[in-house]
Amino acid sequence: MNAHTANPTAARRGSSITTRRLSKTFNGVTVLQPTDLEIPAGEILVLLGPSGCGKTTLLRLIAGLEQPDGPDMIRFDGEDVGGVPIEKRNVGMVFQSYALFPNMTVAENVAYGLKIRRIGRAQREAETRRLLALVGMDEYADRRISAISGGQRQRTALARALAIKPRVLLLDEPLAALDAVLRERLRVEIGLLLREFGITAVYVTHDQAEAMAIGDRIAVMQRGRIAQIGAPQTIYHRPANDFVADFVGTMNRLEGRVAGGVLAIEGDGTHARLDVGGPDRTAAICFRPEAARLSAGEAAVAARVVASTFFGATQRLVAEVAPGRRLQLDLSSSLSFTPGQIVAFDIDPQAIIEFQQEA
Ligand SMILES: Nc1ncnc2c1ncn2[C@@H]1O[C@H](COP(=O)(O)OP(=O)(O)OP(=O)(O)O)[C@@H](O)[C@H]1O
Repeated sequence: MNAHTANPTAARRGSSITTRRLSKTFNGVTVLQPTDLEIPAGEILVLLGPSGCGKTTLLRLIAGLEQPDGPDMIRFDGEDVGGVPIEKRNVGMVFQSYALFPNMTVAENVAYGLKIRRIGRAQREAETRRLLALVGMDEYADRRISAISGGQRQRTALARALAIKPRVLLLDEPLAALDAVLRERLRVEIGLLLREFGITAVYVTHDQAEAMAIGDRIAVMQRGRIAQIGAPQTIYHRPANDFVADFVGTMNRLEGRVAGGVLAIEGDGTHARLDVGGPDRTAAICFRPEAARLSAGEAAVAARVVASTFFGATQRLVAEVAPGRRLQLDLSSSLSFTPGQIVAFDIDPQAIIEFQQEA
């Protein structure tokens, strides 16, 4: 079972979410175009996209913080929740700003929602302890919020949101305020936690690595629309268009004529000869930097090294296949390259993606 497989033994605690032509217009401007979504119970769906594409608006509509343009556009477990106010929708929310009560302890923050729901003390305490253990915060139960770190605050916020046993958990850039190292660690932990909990979650981020680590599926949004929705692997390896390809990583492009099944580009001592098959056409042949494999023999591509950047385990090589036609290649950092040198490589044929060009 990989990290993206929902745990089949986890109790299903969430509701399914369905949207039908869900849209939102502010002052005559439609910022969310009519959107159909099926989010099965227990799925973690990540909304990924650049600033202003409508991620937060979609999340706020699901929460009940915004009114959709029309009736019967949002259902939880088949039930229309359009007219149900936020406090009755039973959604848990976690934001970038933790919105914790600074003068209360960690445990008091988690217990707060249970208290206002008039859950008795014994049950409240037991439930709070269980949740704090789940998020790895049990030893900090009696600390004040002001005396814990940003990552610990975010875990407390998650425990507090889960305490009310929401049907749906909505997270809006929960890790955005944390430093890079902590963000990287927490994105793995949060993904595992949400799966363990078995809750339906919608998670907004503009960070592609976070989206890949957390989502069962990712919806990539562009200007108020879902450009592509699918498993992280599909989004990364089979992007539907240029926008998605570039948003979730670096994509190399070799544009030219395919004749006799071969795309050929010739430079001065450099070349690209890619056997891509199919009819004669103008095409953009694309591949990710890690799809390049150094090759000693009749390599498909011979490119001139421009520069290299050290990334730790790998290095990112910039090389030209012809003047101005640059490629980025990820190779082992144990190799060393000098600018001007010719590097010869093949491309994993499975990793080649083709986008059709206008003829
Ligand atoms: N209350 C509002 N009134 C008018 N326009 C709004 C309102 N809320 C959002 N918008 C507009 O809707 C568009 C989408 O905003 P939204 O916050 O959903 O984007 P986002 O993808 O979450 O962006 P970010 O990552 O920057 O938060 C933006 O152009 C924004 O200016």
